[in-house]
Amino acid sequence: MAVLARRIHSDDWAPSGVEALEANAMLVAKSDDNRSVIAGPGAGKTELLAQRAAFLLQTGSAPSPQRILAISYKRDAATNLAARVRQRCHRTHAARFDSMTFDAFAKGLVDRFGQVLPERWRPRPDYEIMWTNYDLFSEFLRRQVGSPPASIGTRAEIQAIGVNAFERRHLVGRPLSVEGWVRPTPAQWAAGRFWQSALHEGPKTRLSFPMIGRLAELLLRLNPIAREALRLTYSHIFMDEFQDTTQVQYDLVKTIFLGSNATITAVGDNKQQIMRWAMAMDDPFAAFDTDFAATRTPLFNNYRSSPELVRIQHILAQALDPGSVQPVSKAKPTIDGDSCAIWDFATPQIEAARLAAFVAAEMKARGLSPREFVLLIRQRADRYAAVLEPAFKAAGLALRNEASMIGAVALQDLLPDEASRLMIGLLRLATNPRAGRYWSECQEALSALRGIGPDDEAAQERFARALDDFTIDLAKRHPTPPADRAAVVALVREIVAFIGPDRLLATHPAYAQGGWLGKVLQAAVLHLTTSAASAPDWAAALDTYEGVHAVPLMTIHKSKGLEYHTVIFVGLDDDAWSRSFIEDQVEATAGFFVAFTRAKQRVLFTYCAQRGARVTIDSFYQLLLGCGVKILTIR
Ligand SMILES: Nc1ncnc2c1ncn2[C@@H]1O[C@H](COP(=O)(O)OP(=O)(O)OP(=O)(O)O)[C@@H](O)[C@H]1O
Repeated sequence: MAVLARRIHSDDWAPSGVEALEANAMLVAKSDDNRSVIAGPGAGKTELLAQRAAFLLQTGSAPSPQRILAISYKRDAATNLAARVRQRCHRTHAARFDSMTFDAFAKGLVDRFGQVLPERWRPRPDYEIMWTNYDLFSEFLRRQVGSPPASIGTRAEIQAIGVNAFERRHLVGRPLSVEGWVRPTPAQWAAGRFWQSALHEGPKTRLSFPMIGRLAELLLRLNPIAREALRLTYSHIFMDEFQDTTQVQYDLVKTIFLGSNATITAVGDNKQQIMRWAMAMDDPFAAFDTDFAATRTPLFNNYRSSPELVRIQHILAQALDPGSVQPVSKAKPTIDGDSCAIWDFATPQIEAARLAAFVAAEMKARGLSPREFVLLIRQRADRYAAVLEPAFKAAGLALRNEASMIGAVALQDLLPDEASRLMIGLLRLATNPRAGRYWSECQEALSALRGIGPDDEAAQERFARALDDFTIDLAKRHPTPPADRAAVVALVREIVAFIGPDRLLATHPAYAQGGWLGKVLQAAVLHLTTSAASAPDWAAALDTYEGVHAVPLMTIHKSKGLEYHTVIFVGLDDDAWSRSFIEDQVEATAGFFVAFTRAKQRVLFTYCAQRGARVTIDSFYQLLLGCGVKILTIR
């Protein structure tokens, strides 16, 4: 795809990489007002943001030196969007597109400006990230916090605070007040004690990301110069997966950009709201439309799924939102037979063997790669992988549990990690004679890390020579994959020295916290050691590292935003679902909907009575049966 650096007139602008945008998507891409786009799965919401970035940058509607800020909920969504913009725009344009997670955005603000917070709220500079959970808050409320002063309340009142509500409602429920809580209720007193102990007691300050979000909001509220700097930097703001926005995140955006000249585009799908447990707001779109006078613009197409799957999706969607409109499928059906079925098995072993045989046969018949299939599970991936992996191996296929831990890092987090990707990119470039794609990726990413501007042609050329020298030398000295862990450690050290650990730390602040870079590199060493162990050559070792030839097994949460030819949902039963179903039926149904809508052509559900009944989640079965989906007994 040829991408141009010269400016295009807005009347002449056309989307690139896709044939066309539907009329409303085109309106939003070119709009100059705040917009909220609520559209179903596969409607091209992320694609729309990438196209809008291209429009704004290519036509000069986001004038240099101003930038576009895209904030996503998850790291892989942020990486995915940045990659789409790089594909569609010239690098001088893409360099003005900042894509990051909310957490990274808020943390960057606290790292830069946190020391000017009033003393009560000021973290110590080398603060650590605190990972909170039910047990931590329960221990705090039930044991550590003790009794409040008599003027505030009693110990019994503290003991009566619900653990689940403590964080959401009291600790980070509202914007912080400079003086703290003046006449606190017992719950506010406990929240105040939690804050003060996290900030000022113990060897280091320890903050959770929601707490960091609240501090970021406070410091921008108190510091008009910092707020103005952000307003001048960013002319346009994008928010993807907006349905998952928390009150903390929303308040931060509001404090910075409400009343500014920045134009905000928020896209998402209420029916895919699966982060309510992580404090997502009830209806962030309604708040956004009101506060920012945003124009709501729906989309009507589905570019991902076949017409038959879209028909079923629509019935599921109505269970979540009776007013939802049936989208128009723009994807061609490519399979014969049922697009969706429920397969009943007598035992998990028979299930594993039949699924492996099915995937092997489908790959052969349709020329599909293993990564066009996914096995989704609700939770406890290890338990399923223990039975499924050997069966897939027996069928000549690799199945990989991408939720498994490699040292301190989950495999599904290691693979998209910047340091790991750069390392694999450099190895591919050094060891593959046809590595054109890796050359441009490495050149682009590494020169950006070195602060070489895309327009500085002389410096770009000098760096290109350094990159060639390094990779030619690397290939000479390592013609075959390393034989043992010591050799991998030496190799990774060499590559990281070329990338520059200080540059990584300076560009990605999250690496500095809690020794994250060290953990990622240790995981990369472990994973490369096992990937290289039985590989005949470099290509095979790197393919194994990236899982190119393996069918992925992952949780529904991890599958969000992704798409596959065939989705196999293993274990549609009470054992996997009843807890989440009883806790929050809407969120459980949204999770079910997310899993279903990842498929382009086919969805299979499996059931095995040995694992659990299907009584609590009967409504899922009734929904599917109501769509005409059949239950088949497979022997
Ligand atoms: N205008 C378009 N023309 C053709 N294909 C498109 C178009 N827009 C998006 N697509 C393709 O459709 C698929 C879904 O797009 P995208 O991921 O942007 O959807 P989404 O609305 O963000 O989906 P979800 O909410 O389900 O994650 C992708 O494969 C994308 O490349």
